[in-house]
Amino acid sequence: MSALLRPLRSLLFAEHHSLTRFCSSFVSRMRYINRLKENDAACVSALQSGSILLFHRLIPLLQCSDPGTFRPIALSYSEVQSVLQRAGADGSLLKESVLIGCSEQNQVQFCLDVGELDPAAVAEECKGTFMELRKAFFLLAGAEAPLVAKAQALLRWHQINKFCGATGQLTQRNQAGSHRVCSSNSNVYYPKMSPVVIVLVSDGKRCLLGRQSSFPRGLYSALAGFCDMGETLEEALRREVAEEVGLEVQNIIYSSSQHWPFPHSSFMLACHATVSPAHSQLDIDHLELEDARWFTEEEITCALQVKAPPRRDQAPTVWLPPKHAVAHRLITEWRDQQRRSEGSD
Ligand SMILES: NC(=O)C1=CN([C@@H]2O[C@H](COP(=O)(O)OP(=O)(O)OC[C@H]3O[C@@H](n4cnc5c(N)ncnc54)[C@H](OP(=O)(O)O)[C@@H]3O)[C@@H](O)[C@H]2O)C=CC1
Ligand SMILES: [Mg+2]
Repeated sequence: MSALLRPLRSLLFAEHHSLTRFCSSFVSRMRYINRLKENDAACVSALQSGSILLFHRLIPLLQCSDPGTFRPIALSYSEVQSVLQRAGADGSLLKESVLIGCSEQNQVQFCLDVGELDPAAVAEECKGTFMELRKAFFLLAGAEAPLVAKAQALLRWHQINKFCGATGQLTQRNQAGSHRVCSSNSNVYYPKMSPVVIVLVSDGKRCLLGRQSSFPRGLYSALAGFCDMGETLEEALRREVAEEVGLEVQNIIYSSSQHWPFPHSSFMLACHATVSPAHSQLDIDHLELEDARWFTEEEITCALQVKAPPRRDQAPTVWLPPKHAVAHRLITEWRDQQRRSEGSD
């Protein structure tokens, strides 16, 4: 190894080791990931000891873990190298890996799209299956659904941001894949999510759910809508409820947020809000919603027990978004609050 390289390599090792040594707490993990975004050499080194999730044209490679449950296959750098070699590709594709994050077990996670390879050969080699995210998302175990969704969103972002919107010139990514820079005017592009407000409106005794004609039969969900440029969360929420059902909400209370990959990366900002019972008459915009209804706590409890969508030959029983969707969380938070307040009456 040339005399020049030795100091650099030992410096990188020391930095990687010191960061790894401290990568035991949440703060250290966050700082370590941030450093990998800033330091290409450290990111290359982390890739060689990290785990890599494979995708084929944005479709994740999964394997069955328990009946009806799937998990992503996490491959090592050398395992991906041998998959690429057996599939007739050279290992240089590995440098296209994108940094996802660092697990609580301090495993740095990457994703790689092998879209130019034969998916059947890769799936067989890895003893897995490529499964569309729309289907896989609800079959993935808890924490792995957001991980796979984030990985797909990052890979998609790179695929549709190869050119600068201002100059038309190629953009170049950093090693981590956390940004792209225009090769001519140095404009920097970062992966984006579209903010969406989602709200469960209550009149004290009932909650309001709606459905679009594009929803599966019988599915009702909380009202949602994309934030317009310059809007606050509250302004977007008030506007969307007024537009969709003609109500003016009060008492907006933030609940939680969620990255939602369908159809593309929405950043769901979930809230509860109220209307007075005296002003709960719905005026539905049927260009936006096929239907919207007030549901009692009993009706919600029944609907939460419906585990499978009604078949075509069955009546369109009301069913609700599954646990992976933040709408489900809003609905169960409201139901639990109703029970507490009934219990205290
Ligand atoms: N995770 C969850 O629990 C739930 C998630 N959702 C998600 O929330 C999102 C929004 O819900 P939806 O009711 O459809 O939204 P809206 O009520 O805003 O209606 C959709 C309309 O918003 C416009 N639009 C589409 N994309 C964007 C964008 N990126 N920025 C600004 N406006 C946009 C389009 O209008 P135009 O055609 O006029 O441009 C589109 O027709 C959807 O992606 C849906 O999947 C919804 C319910 C539950
Ligand atoms: Mg909407």
